[in-house]
Amino acid sequence: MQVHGLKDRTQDLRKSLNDSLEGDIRDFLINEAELHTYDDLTKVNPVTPSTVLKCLQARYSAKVFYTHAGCTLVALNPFQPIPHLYSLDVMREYHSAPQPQEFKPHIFIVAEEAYRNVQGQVEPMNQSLVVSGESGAGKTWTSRCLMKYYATVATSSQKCQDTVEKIERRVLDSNPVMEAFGNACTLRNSNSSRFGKYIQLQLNGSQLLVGASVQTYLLEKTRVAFQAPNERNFHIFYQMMKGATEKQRLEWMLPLEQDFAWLPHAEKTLEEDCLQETVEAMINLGIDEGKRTQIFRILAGLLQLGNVDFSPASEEAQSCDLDGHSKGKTAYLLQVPLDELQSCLTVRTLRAGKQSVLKPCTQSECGVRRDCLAKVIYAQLFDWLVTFINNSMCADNPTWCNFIGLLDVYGFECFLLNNLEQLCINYANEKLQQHFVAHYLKAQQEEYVTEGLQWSFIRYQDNQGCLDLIEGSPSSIFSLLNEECRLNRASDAKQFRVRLQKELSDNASISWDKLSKEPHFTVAHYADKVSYQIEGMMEKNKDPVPPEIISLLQKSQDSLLHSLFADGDRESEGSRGHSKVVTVVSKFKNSLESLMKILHSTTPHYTRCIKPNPDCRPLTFKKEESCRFIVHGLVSESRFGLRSGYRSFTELFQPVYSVSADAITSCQMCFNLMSVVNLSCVVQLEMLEEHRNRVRSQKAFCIQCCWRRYQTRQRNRRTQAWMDALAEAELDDAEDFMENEASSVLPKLLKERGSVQLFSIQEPVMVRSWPIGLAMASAPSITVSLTATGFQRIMSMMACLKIPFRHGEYKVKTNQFDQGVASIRAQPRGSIKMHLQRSPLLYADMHPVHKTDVVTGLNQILLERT
Ligand SMILES: Nc1ncnc2c1ncn2[C@@H]1O[C@H](COP(=O)(O)OP(=O)(O)OP(=O)(O)O)[C@@H](O)[C@H]1O
Repeated sequence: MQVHGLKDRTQDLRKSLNDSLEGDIRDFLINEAELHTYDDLTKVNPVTPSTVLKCLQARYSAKVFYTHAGCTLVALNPFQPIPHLYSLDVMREYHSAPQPQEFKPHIFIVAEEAYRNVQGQVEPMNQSLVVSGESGAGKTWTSRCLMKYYATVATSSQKCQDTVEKIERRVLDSNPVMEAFGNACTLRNSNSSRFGKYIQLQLNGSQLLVGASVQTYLLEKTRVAFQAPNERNFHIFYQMMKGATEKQRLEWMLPLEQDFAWLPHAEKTLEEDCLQETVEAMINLGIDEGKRTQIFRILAGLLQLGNVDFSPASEEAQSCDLDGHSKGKTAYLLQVPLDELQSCLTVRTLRAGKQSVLKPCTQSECGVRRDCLAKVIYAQLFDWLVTFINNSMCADNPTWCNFIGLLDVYGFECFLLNNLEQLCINYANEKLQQHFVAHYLKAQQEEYVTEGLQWSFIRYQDNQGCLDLIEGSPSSIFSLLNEECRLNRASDAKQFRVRLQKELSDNASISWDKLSKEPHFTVAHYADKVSYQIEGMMEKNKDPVPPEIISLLQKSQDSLLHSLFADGDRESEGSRGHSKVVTVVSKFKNSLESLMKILHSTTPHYTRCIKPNPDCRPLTFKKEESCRFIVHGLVSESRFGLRSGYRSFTELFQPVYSVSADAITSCQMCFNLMSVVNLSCVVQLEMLEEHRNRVRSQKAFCIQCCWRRYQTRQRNRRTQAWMDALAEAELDDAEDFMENEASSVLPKLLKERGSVQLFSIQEPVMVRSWPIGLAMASAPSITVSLTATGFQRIMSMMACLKIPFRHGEYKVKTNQFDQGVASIRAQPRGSIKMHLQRSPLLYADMHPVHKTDVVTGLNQILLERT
């Protein structure tokens, strides 16, 4: 019992010591209880992915959704409306504050800062607010908030109220219309924007909102004809199905009971399925009833087109038949001749010089042509709407002089299967990343110049290699894709992979998984590696439109549909000369280059939206899954944003560099610190931190050694005291025994401290210079049973021998017949298992302890009775 008690106490003590040590260290590094109070991630010490995540999580739990990360604002999506967070009062508060940046982090700080920059007329006066993040992170929500902010604060309270309000209304009304036509329910977000957009809010000389324009990028038009499992088509189709009046249903030929192949999950009701809101916004934007009727009729025509199926012809030379009633309804709604619709979908015209030959398409080719017809109509209609909205919102050129641009682009994407769409999206993100890095380095260097600091150019992680790989010349992924397109031959994924390998393997950003059977290539993006499948990529890049489709649409009696294709600016397959091929990647690259030009000419402000859980659950933060890409980005962005005054700089670094603080200014101390690290005035934070980490690590190791030495000493002392007590008790017991009962019957024990005479009736034994415990332990069992037995006997003996007891270090053999101790041997210590435990100190590794008081001999014999 005594032994167990001691063991328990020792364990408890060790546990509580470890706990408090870990706690102290954690508190020393970052005070977790205080984490949610850090409103800037640059204040978290150290700035690592894990501390950044912890801080964001702590803030999220405290329902604080915005945090600065140096020059970037981080917005965590609450996935539920937060009362009063975006109210008019809050907007006014931020707008009228002398120093809004001293308020709690909020998207309105970013908005106000950009607005004041325009007011301050500091070059560059035009501003860009870049909102990024993965799907469902809250980019569109954030953009809407920003638009509402400007529509509220950038208004005149006096004259011209009518016109100004009209513009603001239109700017805000552009959202529901664009979202109805460009957003859809996906697995990741029930209101996912399937296009990128840059909105310019135009301000006049008095910084009043007088107009706006919007530029869109890469609409996912394939969604019209193909919806991935559990995803839906664009919202507008469901709005029509659910919100049409009886009259409209007749007009659009949409009976309630009809099912549509391109309208999956129509039973699902979303708040976005509101036709009334879209129609009202269209009215406000000036889309009159006639145009609206045309638009909805065309969309209804597309739904009917989705129900058109093909049955193979009985003879090979014949074209496929179009099944069912839908073909007639499609032709009626699109106002095109039925026979021409039929032949355009089923027969291909092959041209050879001036000759042309008609060739029936296979059943699957017919399906591809049908889908192509739908995609080209929808994409053109979307572009028409964007142009209409622009015309409706635009200010007269002379009245606006500055703009604030809002960029809402798709975030970095990495799925199980990635193709051309992901390549373009990730390419756009690379471009933005490059812009971000270049902008902040430039800003920093300008600051050094103004401060009169000497500096040399800093090496930084640059993604130029990756951009060269994607868009560079003469050889890049884009150039090879385009070349494949120009060759106008059937594309083979395996051949293309070989070609990529031959041309681009010098670039370190591309690699190939040798085990993968599918032709693919892997690009090391700044955020992560992404593997792209090649199959289908070339075809997507060509995005061919059969000329028969264009000529069919040019014959439409619907004036809107006709106008969409009348001027022939949509190039069809046949009209393309071999030298003039406008591929998807070329178009995307050009539009992105124009965007980058605009961004470069403005002052950018970055907002990173974070999706805290993949299931869009309210107020749920899943550290492991959320923000995989973004957190790494944030860490570097936070580092870019680190600005430190002399005082805080010295506070941060002086303790670890042991620079004397005696009677010198903070500024002087900064220079001293620099000289310790042997760095010039302009240093990379990383180098300083690296050095600081090294010093900290050494110091942490030192503390650890001292602590462990102290712990060992304490433990030894306690064990020693316990052993002494045991030995003492043993001697006292023996003394009592001698004095009272045992003298007549049992062996006699004559004892003086330090030497013992042990007698038994049969066989007197004298053991000189042995402590009594040892004598007792090694005596025949009958004697020993009076004082101690078994394990306790061994313990007593060890205590008397003054051998420190440690479990497993000694092997004790007892004599088989008389139960006395036969030998004590130190266990062989030839092979030592070292348990390396991760230190709670971030900077130290646990080293095996150097024990000075342990038995070191190999199989050392401490006692042997023969
Ligand atoms: N600040 C916020 N407060 C409350 N809810 C929000 C907020 N931000 C986003 N949400 C919710 O999250 C949903 C997804 O946001 P949003 O559509 O803006 O994401 P996104 O980043 O634009 O996604 P995608 O790239 O797919 O378009 C919104 O529909 C809204 O319900």
